[in-house]
Amino acid sequence: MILDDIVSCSHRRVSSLPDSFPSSTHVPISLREAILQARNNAVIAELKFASPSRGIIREKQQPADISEDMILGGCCALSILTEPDFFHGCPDTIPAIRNSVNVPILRKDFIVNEHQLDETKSLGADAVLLISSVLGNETGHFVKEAQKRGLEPLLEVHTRKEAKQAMDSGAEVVGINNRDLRTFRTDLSTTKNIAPMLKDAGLTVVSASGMVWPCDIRSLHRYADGFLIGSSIMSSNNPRKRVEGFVYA
Ligand SMILES: O=C(O)c1ccccc1NCC(=O)[C@H](O)[C@H](O)COP(=O)(O)O
Repeated sequence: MILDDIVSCSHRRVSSLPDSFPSSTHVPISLREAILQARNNAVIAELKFASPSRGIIREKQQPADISEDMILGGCCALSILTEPDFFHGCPDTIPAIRNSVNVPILRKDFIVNEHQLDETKSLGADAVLLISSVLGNETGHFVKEAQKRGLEPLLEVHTRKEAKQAMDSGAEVVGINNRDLRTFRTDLSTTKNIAPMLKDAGLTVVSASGMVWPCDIRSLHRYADGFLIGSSIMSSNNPRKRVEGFVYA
């Protein structure tokens, strides 16, 4: 099972992290506010060079170039996949672009240990992904630990059961992953099925994964406040135009 391999690698990497991290001087920018204040569709554009489901998506290039394109296209936030072994990401990408962008940065990785939260804060991220199916019963604890460090958690769920737990976790932004992380199958109706209960609870909802064309966003307008999109943007010859297409869908 690839997800188990990814999680095992994450546990191994934790053991090679330094004992402490330099503190960041970055003043946090709220992901939730950026989503809710977006004038058009709130698109979170993801830097994602490879994935288990697609292999190589785009040859590696300077992250500053592609993130600038994404911002010119109108995204309200950036998601940076930092996992190296399966997604060809790198934590250093965050400090490399931090000072040249004025939108919130979400660190996307497989967080399994609180020490990774210290690392995330030190890198200059504003928000951090926490995955309900990875953290299980510890999800609420990790939400609080992220908040203690001044990191906004984006809590990812895929089932109604996980969504129920998310409602009690203290997280304000919940991502519904349309991709089943075990089978890689994507289905946009996952958002349609789960979003209403989260919205009724007053949470900010982000639909994530599997959106390929602007019509996909249009079909989810009434369900989600924000849309997290990686592969479609990263595989495009013109990422700026592709982001624009989603923002104005
Ligand atoms: O993308 C994968 O293949 C994947 C496999 C196993 C665990 C996580 C995976 N993706 C992480 C994500 O959440 C997506 O990168 C993100 O939602 C964007 O999805 P997409 O727009 O479909 O690239």
